[in-house]
Amino acid sequence: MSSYVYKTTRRGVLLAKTVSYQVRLCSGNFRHLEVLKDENNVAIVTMKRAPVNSLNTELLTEISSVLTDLEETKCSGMILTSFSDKVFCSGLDIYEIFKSKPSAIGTSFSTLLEVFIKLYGSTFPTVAAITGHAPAGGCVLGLFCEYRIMVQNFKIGLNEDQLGFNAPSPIVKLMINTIGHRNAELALTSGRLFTTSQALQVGLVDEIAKDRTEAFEKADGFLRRFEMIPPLARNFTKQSMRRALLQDVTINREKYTEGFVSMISLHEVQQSIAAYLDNLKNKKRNAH
Ligand SMILES: CCCCC/C=C\CCC/C=C/CC(=O)SCCNC(=O)CCNC(=O)[C@H](O)C(C)(C)COP(=O)(O)OP(=O)(O)OC[C@H]1O[C@@H](n2cnc3c(N)ncnc32)[C@H](O)[C@@H]1OP(=O)(O)O
Repeated sequence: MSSYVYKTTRRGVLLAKTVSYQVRLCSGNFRHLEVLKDENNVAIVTMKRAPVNSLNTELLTEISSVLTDLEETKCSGMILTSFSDKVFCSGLDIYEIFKSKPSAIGTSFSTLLEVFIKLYGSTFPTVAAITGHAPAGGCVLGLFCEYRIMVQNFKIGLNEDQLGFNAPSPIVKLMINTIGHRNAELALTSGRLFTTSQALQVGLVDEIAKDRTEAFEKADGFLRRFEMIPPLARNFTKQSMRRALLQDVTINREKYTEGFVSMISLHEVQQSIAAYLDNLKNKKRNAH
């Protein structure tokens, strides 16, 4: 099968149609991820759960497991991206939270929190190359990284309120930390999805790219900023900036999970999700 893969070199990232050069991570056999490492120990983690990379427990578990690998193998940086040129990640798998058992909803959310703890708290620098839309949990995944580069003409944001439920408080804090209180309040209360350029304006993303190749070049450029910075110092600073939120989620993981499950299980919320899904299907029908 011929698929695009990414070659990273000391001087930059090249898009290539070859697999001969990469070193695959051998510690995991992943169904929904491709993990490649270059000679500088930079990992490119590509989500490939077609069609839209919705985050089910299996994909989240794989991401969590890769993050453990990357820590253990002292990876020097990570680029998180998508196989798709249209969707980075469509958020939590709606079918895992719609009409599902509380235990399944809880497992999915708790695994998302595990990914948060490992990705937000990673010792290595992280960058999201957002090659398409990133609503809800997709935006959340980008926010867990240190830097976001987004391809133009897509949408990103926390649209949970449109689905009938609110974003849990740690994610509200993360959004405030990223775009400020005023912008976060306005965005969250209306479930706003920003275009790529609007997202740049408020600081939700850090750079715009015209296409995937440029997104990778810029991601590589971000990682190279740290070549001359002692990793230990960099990591101490990162951890000190992130400690409060990390501790909160680590200590209260169960409480947040229970809160999310109770909220999602409410009859009104399930009705809103059903209406949202109908709307999604109608949009698709009308587009054809
Ligand atoms: C600080 C610590 C924080 C810790 C974390 C705390 C809190 C985090 C809270 C996070 C909560 C998140 C909730 C969610 O993420 S719910 C999901 C919300 N997602 C969305 O609203 C996106 C919905 N999808 C879309 O808008 C579009 O599909 C699209 C992504 C823009 C792509 O559009 P398009 O390319 O046109 O594709 P289709 O619309 O035709 O979709 C194809 C196919 O995929 C199905 N699908 C789409 N999204 C999802 C999804 N999220 N889950 C499951 N399935 C999805 C869609 O139904 C189509 O299926 P069919 O082909 O069978 O019709």
